[in-house]
Amino acid sequence: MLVTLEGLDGSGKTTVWEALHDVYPDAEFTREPTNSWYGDAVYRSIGDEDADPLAELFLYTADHADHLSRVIEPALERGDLVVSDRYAHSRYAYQGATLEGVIDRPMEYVRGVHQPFTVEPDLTIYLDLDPETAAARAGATNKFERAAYLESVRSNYKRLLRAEPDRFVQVDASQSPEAVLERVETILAEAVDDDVAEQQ
Ligand SMILES: Nc1ncnc2c1ncn2[C@@H]1O[C@H](COP(=O)(O)OP(=O)(O)O)[C@@H](O)[C@H]1O
Ligand SMILES: Cc1cn([C@H]2C[C@H](O)[C@@H](COP(=O)(O)OP(=O)(O)O)O2)c(=O)[nH]c1=O
Repeated sequence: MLVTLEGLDGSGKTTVWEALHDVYPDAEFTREPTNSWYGDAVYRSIGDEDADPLAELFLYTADHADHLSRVIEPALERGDLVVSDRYAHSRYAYQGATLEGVIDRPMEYVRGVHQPFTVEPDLTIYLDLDPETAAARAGATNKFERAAYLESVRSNYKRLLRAEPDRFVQVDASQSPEAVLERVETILAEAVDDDVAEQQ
């Protein structure tokens, strides 16, 4: 079963992801950008103020393709629970925003690029937070962490949420870390139970 955590920079994804290691010690915990050389290339691009947004989309997407074949698909074939800190929806929301004005209907375009090869998550937990708080928590260290930009990324996430209400679940990330984790644990436990029931 594939579960992904999504949200703005600073929304608390990594905090939740780390806490879940103790709850699901046998799960495969992974993330995008990955720690492969494709991921290194992505981080190099993030640090480049002048990076071309379309070139950047394809760097992220190359990292995703490698992530799928090297980590995600083998783990799913073993029957593992996979928890990924960011996944394809980050591309739909973020590159959907960076490509605004560069190509028509950017979010649909980015989804279309992924559609033939990606593995859809069974559950996506979206940590919703206002951009000002998110940018303040994140420390605004890279070009994607500016509040105005994050506003359009957030509205893209909300569009995705409306389009996939069954598997895209929103959590209020302005709550305390303990309350956020409790909510995520409840949602995840229900999904895992449903998945086990479906297998039987
Ligand atoms: N619910 C929360 N309330 C307040 N601060 C939080 C909360 N969750 C995480 N933080 C803090 O905010 C910062 C960003 O959290 P992090 O988990 O790294 O976010 P992300 O992975 O989404 O960028 C960290 O300093 C973290 O300790
Ligand atoms: C995976 C992914 C990340 N990003 C951006 C979000 C972040 O600003 C940056 C690095 O991601 P990440 O290291 O997950 O940042 P954070 O922990 O602060 O959320 O890359 C995209 O724009 N598209 C993507 O597909």
